[in-house]
Amino acid sequence: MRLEAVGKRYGRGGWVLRDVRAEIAPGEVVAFAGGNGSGKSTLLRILAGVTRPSAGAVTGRPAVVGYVPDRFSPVERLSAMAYLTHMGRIRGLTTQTASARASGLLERLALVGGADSPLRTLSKGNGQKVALAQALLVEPELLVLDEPWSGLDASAHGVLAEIMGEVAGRGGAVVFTDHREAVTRARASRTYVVDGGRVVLQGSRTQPPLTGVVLTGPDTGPPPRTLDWQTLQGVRAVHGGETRISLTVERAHADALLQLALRHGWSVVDVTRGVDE
Ligand SMILES: Nc1ncnc2c1ncn2[C@@H]1O[C@H](COP(=O)(O)OP(=O)(O)OP(=O)(O)O)[C@@H](O)[C@H]1O
Repeated sequence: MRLEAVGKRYGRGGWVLRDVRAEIAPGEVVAFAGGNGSGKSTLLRILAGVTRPSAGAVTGRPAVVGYVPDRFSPVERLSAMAYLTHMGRIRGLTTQTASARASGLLERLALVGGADSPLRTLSKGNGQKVALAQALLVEPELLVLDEPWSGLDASAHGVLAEIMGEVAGRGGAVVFTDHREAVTRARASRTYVVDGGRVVLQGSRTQPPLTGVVLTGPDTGPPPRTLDWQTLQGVRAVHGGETRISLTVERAHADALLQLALRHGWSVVDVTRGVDE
């Protein structure tokens, strides 16, 4: 997929985006970083096909696009399940497949006690989970996520990272925005910086060496303290729960992670150098 000299202005206002050139390949995770008001959301809406560019062209957009906007605040009386089943039907699924897919996704994202409550009563984070489930009802060939980490709790952070990896692993493209450089650097294979309407490629990274770490709680004594693993530097994947956890971490950050884990009462079960993501 390619953006060719894309520009955007709203009505007669100034140009929000100018001469944007970018490329997104299948199986790639691409980040757009930038400050508030820099034009990231506008750009993602153009990528998703929700907004038309005022100049230039978008070519090669895949047919199945999943889009999670930066805000999802429906005033719906529908429950999360009813909404997702309805959206699944619009996307061509049978009622049965749509509701099975919706309940699997809500369970995986751990929507707490809300599957049957009206959407308008959901918290921001739970609303975000419904928005994400909606984008995944049909396996997307392009997944567009606007500030996807905001509002999600720590365990959902891990699930979201897994989902992004799965979509890319199947050959889909994933595009997301975040204003934190550490997040874009850790998660994306290519980062563009959006600034003053211009979009500049910051850099592609080749895959750094990775280490697998398995941790457990101690046999005796107090349980280990919970850490927000996903946000620690260099952490690529997190599996497991409160007493046993396995992590994939960039080798350069493995020692620091192990020291932190030990300080928080975790025991090291296994360290494997040279694992795949
Ligand atoms: N529908 C609209 N009509 C008019 N102006 C708009 C509209 N949507 C966005 N803008 C303007 O376009 C500019 C870029 O906004 P955008 O939401 O794309 O930025 P952003 O980088 O996503 O910001 P944030 O990080 O705060 O979400 C802003 O000046 C904003 O006011």
